[in-house]
Amino acid sequence: ESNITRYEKEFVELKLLGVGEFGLVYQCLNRLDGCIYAIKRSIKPVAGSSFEKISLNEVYAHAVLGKHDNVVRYYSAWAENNHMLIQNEYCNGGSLQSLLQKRILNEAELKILLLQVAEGLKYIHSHNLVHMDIKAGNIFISKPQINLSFTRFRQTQGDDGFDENYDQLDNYQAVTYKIGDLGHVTSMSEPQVEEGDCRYLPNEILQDDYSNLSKGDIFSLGITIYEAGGGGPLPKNGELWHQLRNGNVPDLPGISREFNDLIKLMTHPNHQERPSSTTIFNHSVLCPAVNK
Ligand SMILES: Cn1cc(CCO)c2c3c(c(-c4ccccc4Cl)cc21)C(=O)NC3=O
Repeated sequence: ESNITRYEKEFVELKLLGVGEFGLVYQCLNRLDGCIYAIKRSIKPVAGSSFEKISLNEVYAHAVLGKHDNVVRYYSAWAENNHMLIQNEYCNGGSLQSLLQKRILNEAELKILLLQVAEGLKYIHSHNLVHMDIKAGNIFISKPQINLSFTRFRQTQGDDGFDENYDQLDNYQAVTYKIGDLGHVTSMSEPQVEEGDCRYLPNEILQDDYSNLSKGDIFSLGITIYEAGGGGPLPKNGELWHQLRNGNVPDLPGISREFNDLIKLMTHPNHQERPSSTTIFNHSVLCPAVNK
């Protein structure tokens, strides 16, 4: 029997999406359902290694966190030829990290990003789980596929080549942010912490204080919003790293006083002062109607 793998049998590899420390991610077409998926293919971890724990964590977490619009969807995982594969939803808009290499977000876009990722965190935390590696590189973007009929499209081309139709489309195109990479997900109550990216982690977690891990996700989200609003590049250590963790997060220029205050609240040195993934929506800057 030919030793063709399930990967080769069921998928056509379209392009390499990225290389992580734990494997290669490909954009793949499923021959049967004709849909596009993101598949991470990594060397099968050594039994009992911490890498194995991360790999199993990821699959367990996806299995529990079935379906939420702001969490990357999981389809399948399998092992073959000394490789481990996980088949996830493909997000066609790149990662937030790749977007930030082109431009930063304005206040209106930051609010949408914050609300959507907070919704995803609320879902994860409601299952007594914590993500532990919230960062721009793990937030993926999905844009609706809009296939304009070319004729209509051409008719709207103005004589200066500007196309109000396309531009308008771009402005109103709904963007969905999705939390991905569940490799560091662990239980809130019996945490087995595999530390995430230290640029985004709060001090208490680096000091092995796991008493309030969900507030650790809130801190990482706060740092991610700060970065998306122009606060980057984020330090890995040193003076600025500590400044961001002792309550001295600098104000973002061009961002309102109250939104800057919300970022300071989310990155508060004392985790009890940070809003939870459920109370964050009550903050006046996110529901302006409330304070009218
Ligand atoms: C590097 N990279 C680029 C992308 C596409 C963004 O437009 C991507 C995805 C994923 C992942 C991913 C992350 C962690 C674990 C498994 C996967 Cl498939 C990585 C991705 C994933 O789960 N879904 C993706 O779209």
